[in-house]
Amino acid sequence: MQLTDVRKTYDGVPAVDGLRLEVGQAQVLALLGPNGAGKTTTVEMCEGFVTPDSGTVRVLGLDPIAQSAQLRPRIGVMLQGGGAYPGAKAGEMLRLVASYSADPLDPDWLLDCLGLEHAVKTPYRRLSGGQQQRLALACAIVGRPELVFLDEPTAGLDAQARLLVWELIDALRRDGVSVLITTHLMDEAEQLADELVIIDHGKIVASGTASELTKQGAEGRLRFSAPPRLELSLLDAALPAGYHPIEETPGSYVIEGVIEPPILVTVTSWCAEQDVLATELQVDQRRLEDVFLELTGRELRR
Ligand SMILES: Nc1ncnc2c1ncn2[C@@H]1O[C@H](COP(=O)(O)OP(=O)(O)OP(=O)(O)O)[C@@H](O)[C@H]1O
Repeated sequence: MQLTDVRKTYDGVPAVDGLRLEVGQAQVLALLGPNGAGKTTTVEMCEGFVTPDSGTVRVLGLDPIAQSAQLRPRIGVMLQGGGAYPGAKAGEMLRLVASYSADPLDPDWLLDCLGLEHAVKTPYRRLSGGQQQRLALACAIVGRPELVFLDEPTAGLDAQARLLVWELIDALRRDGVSVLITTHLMDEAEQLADELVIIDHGKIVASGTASELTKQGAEGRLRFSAPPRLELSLLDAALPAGYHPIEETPGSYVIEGVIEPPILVTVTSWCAEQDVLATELQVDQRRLEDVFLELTGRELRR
């Protein structure tokens, strides 16, 4: 799936502003951004529900609007609100959606997988919010899509249901399915996604794996405790340029910079050479949430 220089403006205000995005096969890409950043508009253009003002969108090589009839059976879309049948029972709804597909997954198996086996005969409008959410996910994947769009798939789910959904998304990837998810949950993005894209005001502000993002411009820190007043010049010389150990308080040592595995090896080898036992060795890394807030600001979006 590929978006090239895609723009969409509502009432003169850009919702999506020159976005370039690519999701490879069996890849999970998470789109993150504050409220109003343009995530849903992006997903809706990929699904063929919204026409871009300019740029190109290709999903499985097809134009989602001009070639929607060919594309629809090959993609999965998680719709919120249950569609047009609020009185239909959960099992009936899923079987109906499955009947549109040439080679669907077994609906009963899928209901079991998503913990909905006791809700098979419950009318849609009587399902809890979390059950409706899981049924929407089941409807999105029952037709064995090659690519699935999940807009906040775990919003409002309890911890158990969230884990179930995460496991299912992981299983989809293992089966070669590509997944584009939007989420507000940093741990969800970190846990699931091969690539994270943070957007704000319709533009990409950062992208990469979770560990690449947390390293960007990071002021990481390595701390360890050891006997006070150690001679640090040999350690300083052994570390790469830009890393300087200091004794912050007696017996408490700190090295600032991006802390990667070779830095740890250098420190522990030096300790061994000095016959010093470092205790309380700790690496402080920025969390994804810190990176997100740094890039998109802390003020509330309205
Ligand atoms: N149909 C529409 N008509 C007018 N403005 C719209 C429409 N859809 C979206 N917008 C505007 O476009 C911008 C991007 O909205 P979008 O829903 O894509 O953001 P989002 O990142 O999904 O936000 P959220 O996290 O709140 O779901 C917002 O300013 C929104 O008000």
